[in-house]
Amino acid sequence: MASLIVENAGVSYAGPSGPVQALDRVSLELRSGEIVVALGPSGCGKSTLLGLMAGFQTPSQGRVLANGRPVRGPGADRGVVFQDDALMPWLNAEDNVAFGLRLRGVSREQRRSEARRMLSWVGLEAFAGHALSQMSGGMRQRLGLARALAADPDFLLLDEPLGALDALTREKMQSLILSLWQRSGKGIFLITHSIEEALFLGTELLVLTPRPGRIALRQKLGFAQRYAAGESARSIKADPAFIAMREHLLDWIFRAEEADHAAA
Ligand SMILES: Nc1ncnc2c1ncn2[C@@H]1O[C@H](COP(=O)(O)OP(=O)(O)OP(=O)(O)O)[C@@H](O)[C@H]1O
Repeated sequence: MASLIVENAGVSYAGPSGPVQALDRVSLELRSGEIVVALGPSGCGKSTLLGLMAGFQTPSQGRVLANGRPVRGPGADRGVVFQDDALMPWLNAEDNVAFGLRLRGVSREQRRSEARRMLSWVGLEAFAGHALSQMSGGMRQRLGLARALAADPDFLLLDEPLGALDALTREKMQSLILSLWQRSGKGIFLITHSIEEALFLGTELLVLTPRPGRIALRQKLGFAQRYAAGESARSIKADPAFIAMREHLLDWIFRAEEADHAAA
């Protein structure tokens, strides 16, 4: 089973009036088949944490291990998808999905068949030859997911992938992420600002607080598993247990923010 482990990680940046501690003693474990969701207010260090896991940056304290080895940079074992889809506008949908495989020297035929397979996973098989300019924001995010999956990483690291989408598309994309998780068995780390999204998608929830970014709440969840077992998204989100947890979490975050403002 693949593992991505953050051990007591700290990150500080040089700020205009001295160092800014963006993360402080953050630890987490992500394994195949898990979805760890990081929730927290703007500036609490979520993207910094994802950057550590992706290998875009190194911790000032602590360490990050991918399958037991220290992470020293980005790697094919970790696929990243951002809110901004970062696709290549001069390539069509299929070529965007196949791009990483091309860099790795995979044969043309294999690239094509793998890209088609991933396009079908995200429901875009009919759009293989389409230009990106013909695709909506939701379709482009689906392409980003297909591209990340095509490289067959152990982990998907998703930085607010649904943040720029309208509410209805966002709901559909949440279900798609769970379908991809169920199908692929990958370990997924997902950042979101949405409490409802965090509860629905996570098998484990981490709530971060700012200044410095720390994990203030850590909770195992079971709603994604219920979706995987066949229950509908609407029924799960309307379940009194889901609503009670959402309200409890909202209340908890408001209190934490009030305490933070009072201390500032
Ligand atoms: N390159 C940098 N140089 C200096 N400070 C930085 C840098 N990157 C981030 N920071 C600071 O570190 C803190 C954490 O930033 P980060 O982007 O990780 O938070 P976030 O929770 O992802 O925010 P958001 O939800 O707004 O994307 C913030 O106070 C931010 O201003």
